[in-house]
Amino acid sequence: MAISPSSLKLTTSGFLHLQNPFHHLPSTSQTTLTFSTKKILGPNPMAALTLTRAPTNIPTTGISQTFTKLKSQGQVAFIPYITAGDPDLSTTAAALKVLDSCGSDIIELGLPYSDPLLDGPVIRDSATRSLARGTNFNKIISMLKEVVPQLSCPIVLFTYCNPVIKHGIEDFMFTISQAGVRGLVVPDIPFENTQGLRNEAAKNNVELVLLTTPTTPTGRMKDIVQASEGFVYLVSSVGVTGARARLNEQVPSLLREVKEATSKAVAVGFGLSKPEHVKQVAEWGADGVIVGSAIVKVLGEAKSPFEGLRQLETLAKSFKSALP
Ligand SMILES: O=P(O)(O)OC[C@@H](O)[C@@H](O)c1c[nH]c2ccccc12
Repeated sequence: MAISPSSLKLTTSGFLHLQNPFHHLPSTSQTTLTFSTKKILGPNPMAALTLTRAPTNIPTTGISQTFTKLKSQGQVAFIPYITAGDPDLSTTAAALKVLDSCGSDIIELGLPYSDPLLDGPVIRDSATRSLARGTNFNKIISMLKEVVPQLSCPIVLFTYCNPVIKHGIEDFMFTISQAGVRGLVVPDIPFENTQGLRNEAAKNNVELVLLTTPTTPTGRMKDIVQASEGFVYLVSSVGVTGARARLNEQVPSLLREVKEATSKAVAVGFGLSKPEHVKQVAEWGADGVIVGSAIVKVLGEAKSPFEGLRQLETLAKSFKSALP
């Protein structure tokens, strides 16, 4: 996300602290899984889940490879976002398998963060629940090492920049790569500060996805799409993440402008919350659609993890079936 360096100031802890780059913008709130519903055995309802998709144990393809394959088939990528550890990490592991079995083409997995400036209330609350359960980077990495070999779609990890700085860019990038992560999104790092990340990402076969927004100046947008790996993340609307009732009417022209600047895949996110939204954005020419808050809500706010997974399956299928 193109954020001016002036909005950055070093905190006493020496980490980058970012004033909300959107403060000047109107904030807007904003597989085939067979559940054996007959009987849920024991304390872990996940044990009752039977996935009809056999573990693939094949290395997932990369992010840009995934788009190349989809493009050759005339398909648009369905990219759900979920927060790791919400409502808990074993449910996240099951959710990744559900999303994969429902035909997700790429999954964005968010690292919960205490100060998610760019997120609306749904993802903000999701991160709070996850952190309250004791979710941390090492537990997420252990979960991914178990689950990724069972998935056929690649994982893009999503984090704010402080956790990357805290771990050290080299260590962070090596660790996520070893866990099978194929892409990374760090939305609050200014484009000027991405070179170090991009170098380490390239060394570790991770594709660093950069974001452009409706307010990014054309020249800067061109630099961003030039440098972005995997795909270009076109943020569809101003403000923070969160389901919108209506799509931003600027999206068709924003898409045209970005696609004139690059032949790379362009995926659109922010506010997409209904199947008709993703259908419309695909018809406007997006190569991928990203849905976060609407999915995070059903998974994290359900009355039980089992119920959350059931609703997740239904919702994911409705988005996937709306796409070509
Ligand atoms: O939640 P939404 O409105 O569907 O938007 C996708 C978004 O969740 C995901 O890509 C994301 C989560 N947190 C972010 C912060 C900045 C940019 C993007 C994101």
